[in-house]
Amino acid sequence: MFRNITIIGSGSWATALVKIFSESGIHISWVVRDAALAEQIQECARNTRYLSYVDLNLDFVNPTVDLERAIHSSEMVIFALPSAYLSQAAEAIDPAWIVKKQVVVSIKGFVPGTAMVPSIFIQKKFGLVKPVMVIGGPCHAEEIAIKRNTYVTIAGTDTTNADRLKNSIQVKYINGIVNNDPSGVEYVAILKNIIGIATGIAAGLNYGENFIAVLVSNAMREVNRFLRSVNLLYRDVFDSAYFGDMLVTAYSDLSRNRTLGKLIGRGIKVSQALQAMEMVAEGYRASEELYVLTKNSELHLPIITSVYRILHQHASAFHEFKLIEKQLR
Ligand SMILES: NC(=O)c1ccc[n+]([C@@H]2O[C@H](COP(=O)([O-])OP(=O)(O)OC[C@H]3O[C@@H](n4cnc5c(N)ncnc54)[C@H](O)[C@@H]3O)[C@@H](O)[C@H]2O)c1
Repeated sequence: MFRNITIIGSGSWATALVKIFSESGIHISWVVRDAALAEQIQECARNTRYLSYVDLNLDFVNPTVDLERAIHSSEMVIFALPSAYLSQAAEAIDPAWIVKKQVVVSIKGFVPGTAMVPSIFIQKKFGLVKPVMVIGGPCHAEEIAIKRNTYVTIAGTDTTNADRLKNSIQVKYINGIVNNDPSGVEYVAILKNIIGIATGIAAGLNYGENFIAVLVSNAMREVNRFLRSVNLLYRDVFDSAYFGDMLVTAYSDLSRNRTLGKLIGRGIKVSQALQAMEMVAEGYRASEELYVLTKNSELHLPIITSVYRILHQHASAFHEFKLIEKQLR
């Protein structure tokens, strides 16, 4: 069992992880964005900005902005902030502080400008001794906040360490599932955000459940094709880490990506829809990065490509979905 963990990030997901691990009796150094937030958390025993209704036990949670001290006092460091801010956060860390620690990432998106998934970026950036692990879905922070039964994926090439992390979670509403494909889990998390935008657009355009079920089945084929192109490791794509993570985003109204898609499907301009979102919908950037990564390949990704054209090339959602319709099977 891990006894001391640093969690970096102060949004909904970091807050949910702080809740899970502190309720498991693990001491958390919680590195938040600014001193004012650290003070507020100390005062209210809540994150006043995200999931503010969740009570935290300050006997186990120490909010701080002191990265060096936090990392020194921990066996494990978890990065849980949007992909857009990962490299900025990593810049503030001296590799010597972290090189021997067990590092975990729980981030759904490419690191901007690198075409790398977070686990590979972090492994390279710090030259870590131990392979990076990944905490994946399917999970919404909002459901963890109210203790709804949840299965999280704990992925690592060293499954003994992944088991150790799984066994460190001692709360009844969380079940860990160990997986040996950390980057595969991350790639699916990126692709499913794009698919979540697609199902949102379909709903916004007034397609019904019958159509969306076919859309999601076909999208899963695209995800599978992409996964096999990056890494031929044997995996069962019906594991909850893959198919489950996709469904939770494709169908849930808690999904920001689906919400973004819905606004666009209803005819709101992409730029305005992005502004209307209070939280980061990572599928927007991911669709562009994935397009750059795959445009010269032979991969057949019609749904993912249409989402890219709608988001980044001003293509009409209505017309793109007419094209998609013709390719579904
Ligand atoms: N929310 C979920 O249910 C969930 C579940 C699993 C994984 N994740 C992943 O966790 C990661 C974090 O997502 P989240 O839901 O906590 O995001 P969020 O939108 O709730 O939080 C945004 C976070 O970004 C920080 N931030 C905003 N601007 C910043 C800046 N300029 N520099 C540094 N930090 C800045 C905010 O302080 C906050 O910590 C994402 O990659 C997400 O995909 C989220």
